[in-house]
Amino acid sequence: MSKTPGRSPQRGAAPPRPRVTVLGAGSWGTTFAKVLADGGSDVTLWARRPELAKEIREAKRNSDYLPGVNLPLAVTATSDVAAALAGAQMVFVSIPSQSLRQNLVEIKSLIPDGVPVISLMKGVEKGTGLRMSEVLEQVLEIDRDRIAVASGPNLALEIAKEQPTAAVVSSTSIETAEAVAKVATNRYFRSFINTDVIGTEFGGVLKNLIAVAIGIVDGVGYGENTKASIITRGLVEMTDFAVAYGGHPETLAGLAGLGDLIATSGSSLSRNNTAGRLLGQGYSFADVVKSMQQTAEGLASVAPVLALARAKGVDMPICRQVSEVLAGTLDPKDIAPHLTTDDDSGPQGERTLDAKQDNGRGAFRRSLQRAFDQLRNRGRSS
Ligand SMILES: NC(=O)C1=CN([C@@H]2O[C@H](COP(=O)(O)OP(=O)(O)OC[C@H]3O[C@@H](n4cnc5c(N)ncnc54)[C@H](O)[C@@H]3O)[C@@H](O)[C@H]2O)C=CC1
Ligand SMILES: O=C(CO)COP(=O)(O)O
Repeated sequence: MSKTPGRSPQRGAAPPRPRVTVLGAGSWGTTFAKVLADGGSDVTLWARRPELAKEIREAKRNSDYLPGVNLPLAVTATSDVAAALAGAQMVFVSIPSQSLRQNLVEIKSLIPDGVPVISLMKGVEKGTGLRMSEVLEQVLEIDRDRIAVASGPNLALEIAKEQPTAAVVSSTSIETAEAVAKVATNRYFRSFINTDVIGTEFGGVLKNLIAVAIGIVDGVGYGENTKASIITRGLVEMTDFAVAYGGHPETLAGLAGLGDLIATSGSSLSRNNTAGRLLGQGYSFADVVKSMQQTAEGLASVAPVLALARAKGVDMPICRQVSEVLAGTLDPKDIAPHLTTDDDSGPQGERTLDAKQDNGRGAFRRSLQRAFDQLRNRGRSS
């Protein structure tokens, strides 16, 4: 809204606009910058390439990643990371997971003291198996309560076109989650909150692997029954895995789990789904990687996820088959018969939660724990 010259400030004048920074001007970083600007913030995007920063700054466009989308005036961009971070009240990070650590090492000293740092990424680090919030905590050496993650059914191009959707912002500190959700909300994007960082983050990582599996099925030419079976059993794998690492099963039934699984598995906009489809059509992993213009996190996450699963004794037959297709040791058209198990021990019960770990009582106990954590966190701010 423009100010009327000469008038004194009126009572009830709008509060000052938060000044936030987004690191990474790919499809998600740029879209999230728009979400934040449309929610009332002044946003600076950091782009690696000066010519992209110039296009965003001057033409309010990012034609490589978001063709046809006009960015709000409140979004600007620079390729100078120090300038991008100066004065930021919140820092959102949206670069490919495997390059996060290197980037953080370079910018660690530039992040303003005490501000929240939010991961928008959906991958785990190869070699360490760390979630992105863990890499942030480890490299930046900041309090975990300053870190948040945002995840949900969030295909960038749909959101850039202002099609309504929702996400969940998660932090071990409910105050941080609330503060971030407040700026990451506008008329077409609604952020919910929770304190289950593990479940929220793993939901985003694991749905990518299932989306690759669905893409493979699409590429082979199988139909809806196969896809529904993989989505349903895939959600069980995702939940078993996340719970084994301390996540809450309810989170996996929410936006960051089932919600994102549905969006990513069903959309040709998904890069993971696209990569899977090419594999299903018979292209090699190397060819697929060469042809991808954007980041398909699932391809890099599959090995660390399977290593983490082995460490906790979690069986992930669908993810395992994805890795075999990537390695060229499984014919894509053989993915379906192995949906639940690859042994010959006879029919299995259809288990939709990990009975070994849950036994019906675990979920209840965890929701009590969560309510307690939230009360305790609220208590801290009062
Ligand atoms: N695109 C989407 O719909 C969504 C993506 N995400 C997540 O956001 C993260 C970023 O993905 P996108 O923006 O979609 O990827 P993208 O491929 O569209 O863009 C990646 C950006 O990172 C930059 N980049 C590449 N290598 C880099 C490096 N070594 N150092 C610094 N910057 C580098 C690229 O220049 C580009 O600007 C991923 O973890 C993805 O899973 C999450 C939700 C939605
Ligand atoms: O995370 C996403 C949607 O929520 C984007 O999925 P892709 O990375 O597969 O495009």
